[in-house]
Amino acid sequence: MTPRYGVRADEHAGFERPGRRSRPRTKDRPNYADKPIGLVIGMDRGRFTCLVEDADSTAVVATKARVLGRKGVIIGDRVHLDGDVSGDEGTLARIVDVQERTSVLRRTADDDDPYERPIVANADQLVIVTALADPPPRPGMIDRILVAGYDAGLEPLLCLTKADLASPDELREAYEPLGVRVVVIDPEADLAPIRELLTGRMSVLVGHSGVGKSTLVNRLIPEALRSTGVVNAVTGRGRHTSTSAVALELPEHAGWVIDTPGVRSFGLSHVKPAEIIHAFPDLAAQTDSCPRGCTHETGAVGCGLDAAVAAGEVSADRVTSYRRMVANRHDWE
Ligand SMILES: Nc1nc2c(ncn2[C@@H]2O[C@H](COP(=O)(O)OP(=O)(O)OP(=O)(O)O)[C@@H](O)[C@H]2O)c(=O)[nH]1
Ligand SMILES: [Zn+2]
Repeated sequence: MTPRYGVRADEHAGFERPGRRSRPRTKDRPNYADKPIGLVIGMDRGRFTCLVEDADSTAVVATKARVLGRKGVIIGDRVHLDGDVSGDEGTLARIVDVQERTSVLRRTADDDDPYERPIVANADQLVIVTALADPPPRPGMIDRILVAGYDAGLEPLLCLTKADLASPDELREAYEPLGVRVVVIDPEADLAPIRELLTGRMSVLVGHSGVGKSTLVNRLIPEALRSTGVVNAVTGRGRHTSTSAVALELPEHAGWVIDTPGVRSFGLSHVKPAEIIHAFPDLAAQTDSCPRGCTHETGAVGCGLDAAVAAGEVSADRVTSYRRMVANRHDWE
């Protein structure tokens, strides 16, 4: 075939840009299994910082290869890298494939936003950082993040900061019945309990701006340990103005924390109300007798949850908490 624009054809020579006709069929797709794997720990304007899973954990900067098409790459992704993976200054590798994700934390900008925005891949724990004062806690926001976490299959951990300013009791009483683990932090707090809860896990930290998330991350990960090369470049100042998250390794390879920029809203239009019940297995088990299409909300006629409470099968508190979460879904800011 004669290219219509010879110049353009030349321009793309050497690029991985198979034309429509030459695009390999699925079964002929190149196999990237032998390419080095990297963990995506930072991203900035189309450049991804990846830690190669080799003995030195080389930090490599990479771009998305054409073969990826519109496939997105997010923090926490494990990707196959091609090209220059030396990590030497000025070099650029290419991300040629994204491994299947074990989890995806998404949010929508608000509840009317039809676009899901995946923010973090492969995490297994969601740490909701909430100040007990200054700024005051917003249970609606906590509930919202909990739903997003349950939806993504992440285990929630409520981290209450600034305990020197206000008591954690009320929030503890509200969330522990939901099965949410709670950890309390103040400036003098011993961090051993939270370190233990973070060990061996990939934890996403979310919370409103000003709750003390950076303070906590800096205490957990002393400067010396994250002042290396590219990693530092992505964790440096100005991070809060970025829209992207960043993954940081805990000392002694104890696990990863993914710091996300202060979230103002946590839209949940991608979460179907009927699915929220599945985040509460003990309650879901009591809904078999519900009428078809039961919303399980307060006042739902014939709802099995009311029967279960009456029969002492589940605690009224827990049902109330669940219903609050569903009811608030529409007016969470
Ligand atoms: N009293 C008290 N103040 C704290 C505590 N932790 C953090 N702060 C203060 O709260 C303010 C906000 O803390 P940051 O760590 O910057 O909060 P952040 O959540 O990272 O906020 P963004 O960077 O905007 O996302 C700072 O002035 C901290 O010194 C705490 O446990 N107690
Ligand atoms: Zn029901």
